[in-house]
Amino acid sequence: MELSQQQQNAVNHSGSPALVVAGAGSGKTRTLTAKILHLIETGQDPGRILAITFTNKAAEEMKNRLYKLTGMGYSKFSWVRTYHSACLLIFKKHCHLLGYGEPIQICSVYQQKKLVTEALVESNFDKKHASNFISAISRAKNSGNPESYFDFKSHIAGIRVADIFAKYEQKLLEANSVDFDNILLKTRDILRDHADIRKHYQQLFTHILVDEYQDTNNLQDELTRLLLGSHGNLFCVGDDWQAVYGFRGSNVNHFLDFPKRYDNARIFRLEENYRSADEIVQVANGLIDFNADKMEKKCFSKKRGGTVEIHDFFTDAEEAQWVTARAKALNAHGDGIPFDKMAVVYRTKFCSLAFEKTFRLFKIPYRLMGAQGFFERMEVLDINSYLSAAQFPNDDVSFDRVINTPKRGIGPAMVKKIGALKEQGMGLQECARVMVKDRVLTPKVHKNLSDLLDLLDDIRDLTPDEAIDRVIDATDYYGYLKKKLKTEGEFISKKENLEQLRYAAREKSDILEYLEEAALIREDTNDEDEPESGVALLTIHSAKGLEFDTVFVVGCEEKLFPHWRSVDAGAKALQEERRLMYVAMTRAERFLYLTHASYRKGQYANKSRFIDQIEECLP
Ligand SMILES: Nc1ncnc2c1ncn2[C@@H]1O[C@H](COP(=O)(O)OP(=O)(O)OP(=O)(O)O)[C@@H](O)[C@H]1O
Repeated sequence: MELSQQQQNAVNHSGSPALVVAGAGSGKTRTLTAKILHLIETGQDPGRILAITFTNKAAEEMKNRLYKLTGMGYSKFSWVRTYHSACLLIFKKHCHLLGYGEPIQICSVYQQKKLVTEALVESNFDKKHASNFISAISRAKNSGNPESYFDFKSHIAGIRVADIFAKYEQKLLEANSVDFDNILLKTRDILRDHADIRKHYQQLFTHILVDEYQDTNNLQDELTRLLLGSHGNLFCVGDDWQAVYGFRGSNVNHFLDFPKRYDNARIFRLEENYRSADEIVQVANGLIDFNADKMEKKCFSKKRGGTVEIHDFFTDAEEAQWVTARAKALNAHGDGIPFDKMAVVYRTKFCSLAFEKTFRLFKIPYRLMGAQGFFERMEVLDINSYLSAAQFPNDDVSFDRVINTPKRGIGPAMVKKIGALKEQGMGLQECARVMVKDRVLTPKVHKNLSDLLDLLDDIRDLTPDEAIDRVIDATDYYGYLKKKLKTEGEFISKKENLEQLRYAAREKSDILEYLEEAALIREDTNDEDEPESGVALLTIHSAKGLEFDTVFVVGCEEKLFPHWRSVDAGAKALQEERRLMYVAMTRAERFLYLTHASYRKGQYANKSRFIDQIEECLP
């Protein structure tokens, strides 16, 4: 693999912690892959290299690249994983120490919402606050120390967060379930409190590599420290100029303070941008210079001929029309830039609508990316709930979902009646089984409930794809969808999703493994749902890591970008917004257009301060 001198220097380094401060488009992935390859070539066992990627998809891609380069099978790279996936592996092995049994269930977003809602309702509070509590609890866990987090954020809407947290945790424990954040938190507890286990992993991992290091949160940082042996072989790669997840608890200071936090730390810089033309790189550098907190690097590109233009419009509709016309002109009836290599990026999702409309009107193909996560879709949740209820008798959330989906005459009142049988440690499903056994139900309900329970028993030991087929057939799920949905188009799209689900499920041989992956994929919400072809419409967060020939950064207005919440939150949040603009700009290889409108969503808007700053940097 061909490497630049800067990349090679980083790869060759050994003997102390290293931080690779890498600019946009500077080949982080190539450097990380080369590093693993170098370690293997110098005699290291690949199975003892812990390489942390930001998404599951990135881990798969990394393994694929390594397979092609070394000829070694995927299984040799068993510790190329995300933090969550690596921690789950560790946690499952030692979970009995914290009172969990086998198998552990991973609580889905849907289940999480249900449990928090229940916790609120049981305490006589309004369930409308559930989302706020979910975010606060997640932030608390990712801080590494929920209790002290609650000292600082003690109440939401007058309700004590710690009380709802405690109730929610109790519910998780009763279901032998961990939510996404607990995978990290509980693994941290095990490693922190059990010296023998900690030592085992410190000896197992000869090297720890972390990608996208600028986006780690406190808990992930602590885990890294706990897993790192005295050898100090830590190799972190990232770009603090692209740190854009502070809003959900990432802490760029781990990156900025690396030299202070690790003895003998070495810093390497990758400054050549292989993606964008230098005209784009220099303007982006100029913008980031307005940020006070950053590591210095001098990014450049040897490519020339880039375009950076700013355009203003009266309304968002005019803006969309202009973008449409320019995209069409650049495409030149297919002889110019392919639509696939163009992207419209925006700060918030609602901005896509005007573009969807005009693209449709002018028959420009487009793809809306990063929409709803695949595993959060209604039909996928329905089917997965059957599989989950079959595996986890105490998973009330899943059983509650399937008991009357599709409709089988068991409404909420009946479910309540079934639930009234509950005694300590008993799940809703077990109550239903008791009722069927005791024959205390009307004949129709008795039959329908017995059929459901039989179905759950039937699928328990099937492979995931067989189980999905069986559920769809036995419940006439497609018939149900047809009746429920308004249009044939909606039906077809949901049916296609289930076909895709079934196809993906074939890769797993048992349901537990399948459900585990479905839960972990939640990390990759940005990667899902990338349909066919056409101009990409996506948020800047979803665009991170991607590249396009032509990029339109639209909606560059005060309060929209920077977002009003960040404007209110102060300087740190504003710096993150500026980094977001930096990410948006550096997605472009050749053409970069920044646009703003004076009138959007029925309101007057002022040009973004970032546009003024970018104008200052233009030649
Ligand atoms: N040494 C090199 N020589 C030529 N091309 C390179 C080299 N290193 C990387 N590249 C190419 O540069 C492009 C950008 O690389 P990559 O996507 O890994 O960048 P990145 O650092 O992850 O960028 P970003 O953080 O902006 O998403 C890729 O097309 C890659 O193949």
